Amino acid sequence: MPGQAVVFQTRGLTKVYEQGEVQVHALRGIDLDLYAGELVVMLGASGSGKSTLLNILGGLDVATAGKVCYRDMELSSAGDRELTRYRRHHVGFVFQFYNLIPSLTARENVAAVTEIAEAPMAPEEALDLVGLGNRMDHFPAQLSGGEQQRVAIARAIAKCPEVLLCDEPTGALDSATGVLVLAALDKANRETGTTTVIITHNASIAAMADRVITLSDGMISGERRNAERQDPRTLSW
Ligand SMILES: Nc1ncnc2c1ncn2[C@@H]1O[C@H](COP(=O)(O)OP(=O)(O)OP(=O)(O)O)[C@@H](O)[C@H]1O
Repeated sequence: MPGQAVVFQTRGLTKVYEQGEVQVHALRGIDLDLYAGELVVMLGASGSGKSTLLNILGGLDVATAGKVCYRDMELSSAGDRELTRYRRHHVGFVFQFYNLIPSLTARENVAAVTEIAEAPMAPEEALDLVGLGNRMDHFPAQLSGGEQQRVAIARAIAKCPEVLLCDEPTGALDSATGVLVLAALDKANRETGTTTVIITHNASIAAMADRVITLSDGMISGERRNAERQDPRTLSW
């Protein structure tokens, strides 16, 4: 959003995976600015480079060339220890598969993260925010896929990260369940102001975003701003 602080800036971001003799050009020069508090949906076909870009923004992977900054920290020249600190204190991740610990309740799964965070919200508050106030003492096996994903969202937002990076958060869910997960992300973004990126190949999700960025073959092929954000509960696919 013009006028808002730039949270991420990439310039000429390039990623080449070497597989023996074969080179895979996953990102081919990405120039991107992401602004504080916005909700961005990143669209693209399978293999277009979405996960690679998200992983570099989140400090899980490093670029081959080009520059990526998180505020005034240059991630592209940071060492492993700095990247670990960055991930721990500034980034929440949500993946397609929920990665909950089966032997811990919803509350305990969230608490496992808040116990090592600097200024977390209470696990109960995070679970309330995603609509699971009445499921806190359930184990993952006692929750539906959509509910488990909402626990994963609560776990990611409970440490009050400045950015929330979501890789196909509804990829394993049907449409009716998926929209509840998207509604939880929408609410978390509005209420905590966390800059949120959702990557998906599902174009129906784009309507809930402030801004939609399309990747094709490792490049940005489109960018648009929605006049208004559509309530995710009205979406279907
Ligand atoms: N670790 C890796 N080693 C080699 N090639 C990789 C690796 N990770 C990704 N790639 C390749 O890089 C390209 C981009 O992959 P990426 O996972 O970023 O795409 P994507 O848009 O997220 O796809 P999907 O929607 O299928 O997850 C693909 O050609 C992929 O095969």
